[in-house]
Amino acid sequence: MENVFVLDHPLIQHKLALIRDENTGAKEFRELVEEVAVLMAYEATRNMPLEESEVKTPIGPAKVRMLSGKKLGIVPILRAGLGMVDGLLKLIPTAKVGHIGLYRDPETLLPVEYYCKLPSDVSERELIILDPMLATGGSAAKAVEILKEKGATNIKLMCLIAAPEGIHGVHKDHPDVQIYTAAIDEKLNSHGYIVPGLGDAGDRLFGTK
Ligand SMILES: O=P(O)(O)OC[C@H]1O[C@H](OP(=O)(O)OP(=O)(O)O)[C@H](O)[C@@H]1O
Ligand SMILES: O=c1cc[nH]c(=O)[nH]1
Ligand SMILES: [Mg+2]
Repeated sequence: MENVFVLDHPLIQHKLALIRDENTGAKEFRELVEEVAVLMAYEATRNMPLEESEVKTPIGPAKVRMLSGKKLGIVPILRAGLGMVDGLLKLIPTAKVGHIGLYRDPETLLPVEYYCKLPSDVSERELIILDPMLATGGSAAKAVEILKEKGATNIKLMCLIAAPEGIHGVHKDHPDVQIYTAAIDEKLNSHGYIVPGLGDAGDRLFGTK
């Protein structure tokens, strides 16, 4: 599948298994989601551009390669995307963070926007949208649309679990968006939940069941 990257590193897969387990409580769930986000960020930033530079070690000058100052932005979709933010910031502490508040209407399954605060230079940044669950794809596609309306052109999406419907839902209008996921599950159930998935990510993160 074009522009879809399944991150099958053993540590990611092991932690995802624990995240899925219904016996994993909120504290452990939060810790694991953050840990997986760190590992996924490591993989998803593989192609970041480097430039030649020089530093002085205690012994003498060394030619080194450093990130070429590309500006990054991370954009969690509230609420569940918040669980991945600190993981990304561990690896990319200078990234700016924008927030997009969306909830999915339980009847129509359509996203409803309730908040948006983005860095003022969002159009110049390489952006990574964060949301653990890509179900119908409505929320992610809406977030992409909001960012593109602000002029963003370089957008990635990082999730933990994607349904085939969600990948299609994003790529139908936004084939340029690279999707990084730890798993592609089987399908959606009649309530729009990913099967087997992990349940409701926001509720499991914040204990709001
Ligand atoms: O791909 P979709 O069909 O749009 O579904 C996925 C969305 O649903 C969940 O959010 P939810 O509406 O439960 O809000 P929450 O994060 O506040 O719990 C999830 O975190 C995604 O944002
Ligand atoms: O399976 C799903 C689908 C949407 N949102 C979730 O949190 N889980
Ligand atoms: Mg939820």
